Amino acid sequence: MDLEPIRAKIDELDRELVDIINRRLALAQEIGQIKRVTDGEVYVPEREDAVFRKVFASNKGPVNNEALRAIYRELMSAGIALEKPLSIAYLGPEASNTHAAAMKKFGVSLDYHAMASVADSFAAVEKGEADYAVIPIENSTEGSVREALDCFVESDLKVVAQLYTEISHALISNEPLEKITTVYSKDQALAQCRYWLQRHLPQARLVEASSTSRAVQIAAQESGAAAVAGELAAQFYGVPVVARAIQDKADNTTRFFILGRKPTKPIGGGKDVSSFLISLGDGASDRPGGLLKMLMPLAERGINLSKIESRPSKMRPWDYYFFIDVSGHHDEPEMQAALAELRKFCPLVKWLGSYPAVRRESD
Ligand SMILES: O=C(O)C(=O)C[C@]1(C(=O)O)C=C[C@@H](O)C=C1
Repeated sequence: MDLEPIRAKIDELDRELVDIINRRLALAQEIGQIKRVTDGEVYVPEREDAVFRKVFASNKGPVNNEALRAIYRELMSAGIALEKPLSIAYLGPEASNTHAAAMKKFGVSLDYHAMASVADSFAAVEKGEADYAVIPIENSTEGSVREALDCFVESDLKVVAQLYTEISHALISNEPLEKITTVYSKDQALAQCRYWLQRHLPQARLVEASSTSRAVQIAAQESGAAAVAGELAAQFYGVPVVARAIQDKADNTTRFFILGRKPTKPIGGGKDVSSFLISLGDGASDRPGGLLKMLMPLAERGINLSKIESRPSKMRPWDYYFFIDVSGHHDEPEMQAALAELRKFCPLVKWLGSYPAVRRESD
């Protein structure tokens, strides 16, 4: 049983692979030069979606699509960096769940900038200090990130892509479980571990922090303190993991939005999803049939509603903004017709973005 001849074949393939990778990157560089002249966007989510689909369709195994996606993510990340070193803002500090999500979306070759809040992440892109921002938007256990929804009211940024990723939380502390008196984390993360914390730390004080990684920084300094955060943050800040996978739902998943300044072009064939912010105006959300009237122009055209969320408008008590996700792209004729009808009676119909509908890493 000699491994060497097989390893020699692997060495030979690696030489070919490096050559192919460099040929691919040289083409990305060529595209970059054209984009510089034409002022084209460097990150093109709809093209990346098409690349992933073609790659998966040609895959005969044994590699699975999730692994292929990770490999291609890094190939495209290296390509983007050669075109233009993009800067990505995320809810920090380093090693937060949003940081991990941003790296999963954009790979290791780009520049990442930690922001103190979701609102600061919006502002960084609005002011041109960052090219894109990655923000958490909703969680499968805890629902919408309200702070993120509220930022869309004032902002003209567009949602250009999305990412769904499973989130596993750990209890992180320098203390053993029986000495923990305070647990810090982002409100959403504490809520995702509510029953575990009640069962194992019924006496502990739960205190909100601006992010999971910020909670680890605090827990590292304070006696009797712990944080709920990802294991990445424990490693990054050198604080021990006391208990792993403490989220109440094993398949706890968070959806992240990628925000940019220019909209994503359509893919077509039902592979796009669009987000809108709608106001019925003048207290109409409080009147019978108001919501039904808002949904009819979409339903009549077979435009599928996958999410609806209301938030207080903060203009008047009991007046709401509705955040909706629907199938299809903003520029499609059916969508345009539905929007024209909605605008007849809704004072605010704001397009937040259209982007690839992909939900799972293996899709
Ligand atoms: O096709 C492009 O526009 C490219 O820049 C190339 C490429 C790729 O590596 O395939 C890289 C980045 C874009 O986000 C999409 C695709």
